[in-house]
Amino acid sequence: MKYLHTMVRVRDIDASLRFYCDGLGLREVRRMENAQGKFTLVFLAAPDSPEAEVELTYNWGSTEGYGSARNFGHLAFRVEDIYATCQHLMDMGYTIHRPPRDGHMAFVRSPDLISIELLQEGHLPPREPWASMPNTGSW
Ligand SMILES: C[C@@H](O)C(=O)SC[C@H](NC(=O)CC[C@H](N)C(=O)O)C(=O)NCC(=O)O
Ligand code: NI
Repeated sequence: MKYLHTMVRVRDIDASLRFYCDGLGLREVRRMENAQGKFTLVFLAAPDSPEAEVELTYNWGSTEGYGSARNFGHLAFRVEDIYATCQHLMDMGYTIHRPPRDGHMAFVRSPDLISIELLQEGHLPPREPWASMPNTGSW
């Protein structure tokens, strides 16, 4: 099995691309328009993880309330310099809801209030040794 993407519904594609691309540094890797379903899908990926995508779903003209499912937490990204990343986002007008006081972790919200966790490179919890073992398919 392979992880492909996480889908989030968005109200405004341009506002979302400004946040995820100009703000966080993700890149658009593909886009699908569906006139029959009246929706657009835009797939984004971070340069260091090109196959782990964020799928933005825009329902044309939708006024549906998407609510706030408490079972969904956040999207997490590793950053090289958490202070520089947060400063860049603040310069763009975004609020850092949890500033990087410890230099390790910060949180910012997308235009659709999706929580984004920023983790400083070098401060991620260590992976279990077996996590890097090839999956022989025998278990
Ligand atoms: C391309 C693949 O990664 C998809 O996720 S398509 C799944 C499909 N999406 C839509 O129909 C988008 C418009 C729809 N109104 C919506 O908001 O989801 C789908 O089955 N979506 C249902 C879902 O719960 O994801
Ligand atoms: Ni999908």
